Amino acid sequence: MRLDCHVVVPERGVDVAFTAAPGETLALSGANGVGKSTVLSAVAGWLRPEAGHARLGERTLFDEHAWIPARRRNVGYLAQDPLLFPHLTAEANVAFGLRRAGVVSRAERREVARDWLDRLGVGHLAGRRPHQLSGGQAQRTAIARVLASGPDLVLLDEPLAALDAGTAPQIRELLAQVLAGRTTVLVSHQVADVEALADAVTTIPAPPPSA
Ligand SMILES: Nc1ncnc2c1ncn2[C@@H]1O[C@H](COP(=O)(O)OP(=O)(O)OP(=O)(O)O)[C@@H](O)[C@H]1O
Repeated sequence: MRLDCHVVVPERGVDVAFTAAPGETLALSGANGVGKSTVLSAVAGWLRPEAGHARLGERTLFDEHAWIPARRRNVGYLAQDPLLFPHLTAEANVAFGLRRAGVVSRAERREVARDWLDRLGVGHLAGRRPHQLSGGQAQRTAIARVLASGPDLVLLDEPLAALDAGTAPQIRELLAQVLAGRTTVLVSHQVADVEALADAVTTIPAPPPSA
């Protein structure tokens, strides 16, 4: 689905517009503080901008009149520090969003969650709670959670930044596979991520220095 958005958050100095073509992975680049994370959280529905709009395919996620809450956007958002529910197992964390995505049967939710954990290479850890996972394993679980519900749009904020040099290339390769054909907006300072994952790059310019 095509994403067309304009996010205006004056108190953060953010006024950013861009479009992502259907199925494309668009990398948002720009210096620290220009508003990349702010844009993702607005499109995800975590932060309400003062003005602007976001349209995903035929749907309006927000504009000057409308505000669809995050849980009804069908947008998968991996925040910069994704939080897994500490009291739930990896499998239950991934299954959690599936009920809202309309998967009624509990058995089916478990199966889908297990399948995504397998795809991300952590199926054998499905019964562990987050504190029993390494950083890389938790990140794979968080990625599985984002993708399992079949989002119309995927938003990834520095998905590999917390991973060590040995783990990051593996997960980067996995992401390249699972993101193929899904409309995605990626924020990453890593050139390797952008080169491996992005079809296009939009650079957010730094705001002019204030007087
Ligand atoms: N929770 C917040 N409350 C108020 N201002 C914030 C908040 N988060 C970020 N900002 C400010 O909003 C502006 C945009 O920040 P944002 O995190 O979106 O930038 P970014 O491009 O993602 O930066 P980075 O590359 O460092 O992650 C910055 O000036 C920042 O200081």
